[in-house]
Parts: sequence; structure tokens; C-alpha cells
Amino acid sequence: MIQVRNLTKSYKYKKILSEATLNIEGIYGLIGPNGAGKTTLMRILAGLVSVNEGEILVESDKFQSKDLKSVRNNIGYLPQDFNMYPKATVFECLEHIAILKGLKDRKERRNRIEQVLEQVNLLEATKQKVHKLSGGMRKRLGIAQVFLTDPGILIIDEPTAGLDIFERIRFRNLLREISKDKTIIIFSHIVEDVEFLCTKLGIIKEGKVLAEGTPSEIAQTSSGLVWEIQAHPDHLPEIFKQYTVIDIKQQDYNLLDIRILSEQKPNKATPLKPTLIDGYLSIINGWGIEKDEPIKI
Ligand SMILES: Nc1ncnc2c1ncn2[C@@H]1O[C@H](COP(=O)(O)OP(=O)(O)OP(=O)(O)O)[C@@H](O)[C@H]1O
Repeated sequence: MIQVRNLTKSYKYKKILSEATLNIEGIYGLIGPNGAGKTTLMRILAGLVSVNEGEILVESDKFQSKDLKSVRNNIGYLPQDFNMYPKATVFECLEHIAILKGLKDRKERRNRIEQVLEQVNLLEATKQKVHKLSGGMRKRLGIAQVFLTDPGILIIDEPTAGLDIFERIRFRNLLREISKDKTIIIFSHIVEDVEFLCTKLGIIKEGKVLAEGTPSEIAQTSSGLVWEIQAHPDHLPEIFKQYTVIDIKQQDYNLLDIRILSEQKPNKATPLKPTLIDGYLSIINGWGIEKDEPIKI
């Protein structure tokens, strides 16, 4: 469990994070639009950036600490594109990193490397050069290097960016498997990633935490706001002006099924069961949010 309390971060006069409070546990997803402050928060948690105000309390079976620097060894960070030592083989790359991480004993180090490669299903690629790996394999190599020291907390930036559908599913399954004894924090603007993986979510916009809850609790915040309307493609510009459009499906050449958010029931609209993306967009749009108060779910 990581408790982030009233975290404020400014660069010069610009506030990037404003009294952000989060209770991070399980597989936790932090989502928000571009510029929301996700990367900044991630870098703070990874111990790479300092804060102006607030505190972070890390609790796990292993320790309890308010000082992130002292627990850095228990935090593994996987950046969006792991591409260290591109000319080295997978094994050489892990060996370099293991040495940097202080695994001094040669035999122990080699055993550990084999263990982590097996864990992420990369044993067969041991001798392949890093730059020749597919995007998904590189992600798995990223996880392998993080696992060398078996951290209790894993921070992952955009887990499935650049992966095809098969690698996406495979990588999500890997994360689910390894999450059993770890806290995993996923930073993403792909709602689908967090929907399938995360047990809890935080929504952040312009440096402020707008809501925190399970995916279904977040979805429920848009209850009564989600509708399907049907319209001719020529009417789309008008519909975009009037409503927040979530999805459009072509029924035939002349008819579209359009999923929208609206506080009032539009003419001839059918109410729909809310999903996470509906809840996310309604929160981002500010519906049901008291000014400056996070949604209490
Ligand atoms: N070192 C810095 N100096 C000044 N401003 C910064 C710095 N780093 C980030 N910012 C600003 O902080 C704001 C939040 O940036 P951040 O990268 O944390 O957002 P984000 O949610 O990760 O966005 P994205 O999804 O686009 O990556 C942006 O307006 C950005 O310009």
C-alpha cells in the first residue's frame, strides 16, 4: 500500500500537482488526459523527482517508510520504451543491469537472470540482440530487469503502448500473474489497459485527483448519463456540438449508432449501461464533481 498525501509539485510558478491524495494498492491504474501530471507523479514515486509539499507513505510486508529514497531498492520502474544496451544480447543486457544493481556473485547472478527470463517467458531469446526483439519482447525484457532484485512495488508507464493485440494480451496476462505478491502502478491514457488489469483506479486532470475507486465504481459515476441515439452521418457535426460522443458504429450507409453522454435524455435515445470509459469521460467533463472536491466513491 502506498499512501500519497497532499502532494504538491511546482516548476517555477506552475503547479503541476496540486494536493494530490491517493491510496494505492493491488494493481492500481492512474489515468488522465495529456498533461494531467501522470509522468510527474510517476517520477516522484520512482524517486527521480522531489516534491514541494506532502508525503508518501510506503507500507508493505517488508517495511514501512515515509522516505521514498530509503525504499528505492524495493521499487522497480519500467519506462514506456525499455531500450537499454540495444547492441547487447538479452543475457548481456541483464548481466550489465544485475551488476549495476549490486548482484556481485557470478553464479548467483546467472541463476537469477535465468529465473527472471523464465518468469517472463524469454528464455528462448537469451542470445538475441536487444534491438532485434519485438516491442512485446522488449517490454518483457523490461520487466525481467526490474525483477532482478524482486521489488515489491512496480511502476509501469503505458504498459501496452506500441504493442499489437496479441502482445497486448500476453503482456497484460504477465502483469496479472506477477501482481499476486506485488503492488503494481500503471500509468496510462489507454482506458482499456486499466479496465482489464486494475483493481483500483485514480483519475487525474490538471494536477488534481478527481476520483478514486474500482473500475465498476468509476463506471457507475456516469449512471443515467449514457445514451444511444441513431442518426444519419450528415448529422454528425451537429451531434458533436451538442453531446460528448463516446463511440460511433456504422449500422448501414445511412445510419449510425452513436453512444453519447448527456445529462438530459435526448429525443428517441435508449439508455445504456455505463462502462469505465463513460465514467472516466463524465468525470473528466466535470459532471457530478463538486468544485475542488474529489468524487467520494
Ligand atoms: N521539468 C518540467 N519543467 C516544467 N514543466 C514541466 C516539467 N515536466 C512537466 N512539466 C509540465 O507539467 C505538466 C504535466 O506534465 P506530465 O508530463 O506530468 O503530464 P502527463 O499526464 O504525463 O502527460 P502525457 O500523458 O502527455 O505524458 C505539463 O503541462 C508539462 O508541460
